[in-house]
Formats: sequence, C-alpha cells, structure tokens
Amino acid sequence: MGTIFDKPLIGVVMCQNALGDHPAQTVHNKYLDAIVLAGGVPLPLPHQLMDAPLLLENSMTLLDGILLTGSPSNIEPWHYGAEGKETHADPSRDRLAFALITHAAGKKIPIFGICRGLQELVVANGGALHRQLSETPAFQEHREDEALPLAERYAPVHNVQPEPEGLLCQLLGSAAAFAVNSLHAQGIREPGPQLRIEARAPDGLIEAVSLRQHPFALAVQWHPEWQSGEDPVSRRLFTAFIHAAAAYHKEKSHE
Ligand SMILES: N[C@@H](CCC(=O)NCCCC(=O)O)C(=O)O
Repeated sequence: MGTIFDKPLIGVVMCQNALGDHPAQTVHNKYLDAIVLAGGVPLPLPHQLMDAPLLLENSMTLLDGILLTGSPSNIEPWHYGAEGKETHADPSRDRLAFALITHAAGKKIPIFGICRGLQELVVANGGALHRQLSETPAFQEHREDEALPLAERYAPVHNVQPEPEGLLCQLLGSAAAFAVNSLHAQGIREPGPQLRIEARAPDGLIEAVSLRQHPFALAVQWHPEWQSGEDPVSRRLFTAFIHAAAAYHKEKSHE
C-alpha cells in the first residue's frame, strides 16, 4: 500500500474556500502538476481527517510524503503566542497541517513546505511569525503586485543565499545564490530550536528551513511549484522530495 504504479503517494494540504454558495476545499493545479512531473501521485487531504479519532493516523500509514501548500490565508496568531485576529484565517487547515507535521516528524515521513507551508512548519515546531513584514522597515517588499498577470506575479524578484552545508545546499549541489519569486505578507520571526536555517533573502529574512533530526523536512518561503519543470532549482527540489518519499516507502515496506 502507499504507492500507485510504483509512484510515491503524496498527501497535499488543501484550503477552505467557497465555490459559489458552497463551502469547498481547494488546491491549485500547480501543486498537483509539480508532484506528478517529479514522479509522485498527489492525494488531496480533506480537513475532515481531523473529525474522527484515528482517521488521520490511519491515513498517514498510506502516505509517503506531505506537501504543505501555499495559501492567501494566515495562521491564527494565537498558535504562536501573538495577539489579534486574522481577517483571512483557515482554522481547520491550521489544525490539519499541525497534526500532519507532528505525525510526519515522528514517523520521518518526508515533508515539503511552501510559503504558508513553511510558516506552518515553523509554528508547529514552536517558532513565531512576523504578522506583517511591511511594518518592519528593514524588510524589503515581499508581497506580489496583485494587479499583474499571473506569470509576472510568479516571476523571480529577489535572490536567496543558501547556508553552506545545509540540506538545501546539498540538494542543489551548490551554495550559489539564486533568484526566487515572492508572494507573502508574513515571514519567520523566530524559527525555534528544532529548525535549521537553510537560506536567507538579502534583507536577512529567513527564506528556507529544515527540521533537524529528519532526513527530508524542508520548507521554502517562495513558490517552486510555479512552472516547476522550467526552473532548474524548482525541478531539483521537487525531484529530491519525491526521491525522499520513494526511499521512505521502500524503507516502510521492508519493516
Ligand atoms: N498568507 C501567508 C502565506 C502566503 C502564501 O502562501 N501565498 C500563496 C498564495 C497562493 C499560492 O500561490 O498558493 C502570507 O501572506 O505570508
């Protein structure tokens, strides 16, 4: 179980949304496309997995990897000890994402976090966020211009510098800086002791982290899923994630 036609099965976190008058859970095609392109099979995970005992735990036995997607919604601030409310929150996604991270960390299931997904990995491990980066003058603009066409919104806008000897550097085979897109208003204030810093933007903002004591739990603040096949760094990141998921599956089936 857990692989389909020898491909690793990747649980994908969805967002609470609405389709017309109906509540719905959605995931952008770009996340599913990037998984398929790298050789995995995406399985969107409904928030209802948290509604009955053992539903999540039992589902986890099937999965070989977890993709924590981006989202316009923000994590509710009380999760990281901050005050106030988010106008765009998704509490059921918060609950599912944190539970998935806890299970995947314990079982060493590969995790790849993107944008909100990075923020979830941080908060789930005791770290904290800046609720509005734009309120801290030292940070450059990390938000996208929503008036631009999609392709321009997801175009590279600043460099990131990987930490030498980190997991990211190892996966890319180089410590050279590279350009990334940027579509977020929040960011890491404090990564917490369990996470290793993997890369920073020129303004010092932490742009990538990984979980210590885990073979592959990597998260990035940018969007490698956007046209992942056309960018060498994005391709490598997704390929490495799916390889880690395949290795996890192999190990699990020999237990
Ligand atoms: N809301 C958070 C996280 C930003 C984020 O994940 N953006 C993704 C936008 C939609 C997508 O491309 O999936 C923040 O503002 O920091």
